[in-house]
Amino acid sequence: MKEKYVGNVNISRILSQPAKSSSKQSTTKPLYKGPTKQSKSASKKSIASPKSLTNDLNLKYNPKHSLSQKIIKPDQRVQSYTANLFSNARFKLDWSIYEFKNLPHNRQAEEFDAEQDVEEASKPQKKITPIYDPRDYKDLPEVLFLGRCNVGKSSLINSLIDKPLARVKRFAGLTPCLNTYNIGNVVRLVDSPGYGVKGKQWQGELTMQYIRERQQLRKIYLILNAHLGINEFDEMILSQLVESKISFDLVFNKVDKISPAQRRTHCDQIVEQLLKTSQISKLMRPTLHFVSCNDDNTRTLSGISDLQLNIVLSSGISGRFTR
Ligand SMILES: Nc1nc2c(ncn2[C@@H]2O[C@H](COP(=O)(O)OP(=O)(O)OP(=O)(O)O)[C@@H](O)[C@H]2O)c(=O)[nH]1
Ligand SMILES: [Mg+2]
Repeated sequence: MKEKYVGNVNISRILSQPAKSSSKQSTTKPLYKGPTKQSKSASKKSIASPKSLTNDLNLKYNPKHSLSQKIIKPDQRVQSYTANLFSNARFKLDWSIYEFKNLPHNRQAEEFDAEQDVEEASKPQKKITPIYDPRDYKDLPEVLFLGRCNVGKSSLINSLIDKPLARVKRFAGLTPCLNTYNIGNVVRLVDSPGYGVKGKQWQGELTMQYIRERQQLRKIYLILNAHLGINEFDEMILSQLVESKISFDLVFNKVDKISPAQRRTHCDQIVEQLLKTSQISKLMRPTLHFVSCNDDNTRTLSGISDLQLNIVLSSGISGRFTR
């Protein structure tokens, strides 16, 4: 059996049961599946209005970056800058990288040959587009989206920029390499291959090397599935991130998949379990975000606007307003 990607841990032993179907969500059993039954009156009481898809969760777990926060409102200038950046800036795919050494800035312009790199890497022989000319390279802060296969990393990038730039599919294991999107020439969003049942060893090594060595990396967003909860692969990655003292936030995606009546209780229980059982309890206070990439909801109501603000603040590009 081939080795799988869970960071740089070889988990082929754990994964002795192959996935039953590639068209489904990860088949690994979630550690927590959410509340089972609720009394009629309890569920009636907690029915959330459509407006509060994620707002109340973000307000509870991440008040600092919540736009719904009434007391410590984020700086108005940073808010307008963020809204403007993600609505009006030019977005483009800067590069797709199969080997760490091929990242621009990591070597000289004349040495760069993206096509040859793909061959060398003996990875799926897909053509890389566009081939980035390192002479155009501009040093920008980068933020990385990490998460198990199919959790919605690429969808989240598309939701953040409100454009279908990253490829999204119902089946797991679509994003094969590190895809880097340039947002208005001020920040880069890095999409990564998913870990878990469809992840491959070399993808794990590539991503972990990027995390360890990429100097431009400002923040990692570890995407988790709010509906299915946290599984053993998430736990393994969490342990690695905690132990390596890398700064990261947790983003719970697919909140829309939980019924409105159960949403708050379900998420509270996931967070409780996470804080109790995982390595994350070693951290002072992890920052949690709740989002949905479902098209039916506006970006503010889906937690996307809050996350945009967090990216701007974390990558340091808001410095000119906050100084
Ligand atoms: N309901 C719902 N579906 C979502 C959400 N986010 C993503 N999806 C769906 O989940 C599936 C996987 O999304 P991707 O964005 O391709 O996931 P990924 O993490 O990039 O997957 P890999 O690249 O394979 O690791 C797609 O069918 C998306 O439409 C969400 O917030 N809600
Ligand atoms: Mg993807």
